[in-house]
Amino acid sequence: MKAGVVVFPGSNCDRDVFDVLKDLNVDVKYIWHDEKKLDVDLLVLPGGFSYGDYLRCGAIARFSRVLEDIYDFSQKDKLILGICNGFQILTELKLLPGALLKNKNLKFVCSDCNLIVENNNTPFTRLYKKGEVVNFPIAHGEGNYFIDDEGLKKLKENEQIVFRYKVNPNGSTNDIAGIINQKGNVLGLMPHPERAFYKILGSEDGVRFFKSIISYFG
Ligand SMILES: NC(=O)CC[C@H](N)C(=O)O
Repeated sequence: MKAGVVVFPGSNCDRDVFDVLKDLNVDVKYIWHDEKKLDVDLLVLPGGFSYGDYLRCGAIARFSRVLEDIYDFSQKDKLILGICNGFQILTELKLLPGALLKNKNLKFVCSDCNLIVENNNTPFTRLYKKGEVVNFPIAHGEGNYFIDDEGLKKLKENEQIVFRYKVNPNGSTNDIAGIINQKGNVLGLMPHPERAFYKILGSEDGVRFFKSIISYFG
């Protein structure tokens, strides 16, 4: 399995996720936002403040050169993972439904966070138990996931809700913290599994997230 971590101007979790994949012996490289070659199996859109969060988080990154062929890529047997700012970019691209609004309290929230694994039947969560509570940190200003009633119905019917907050930190509809597309290969989540990887960080619950992906590719 080959992985690529996209680096946008303003990404700040690119190294964290790169290191985690490297530590798991994954063949991983950085992909600069201006490159176009997506010759990887797993494409990671990392957290951060791409293009300074101008306009809306992810609204400018969505037009970057590296993402020009992203729709074709998403149709293949490949995985796309958007963490935090990456999730925002995936909704801007409409690869995932809904939108990320400003947090309900209009403040940047930065804390530990308990999440419920709602769906373990995905390439990203297959090593968790359904209903298990895991701890990943959150750090965002625009993590308030919004989707209309019809969209929410579809998410539920298709089992696209992958993570829910135990205690809602930002006003997200239905406590949603992470969703997957209908095809089951594009996942976006606001919490950071890559920051729950080493004991010294206070949680190692993110290890199985990345090991799930590796095991998916066999
Ligand atoms: N950690 C992140 O990726 C933050 C995302 C975005 N800049 C926000 O504040 O919502």
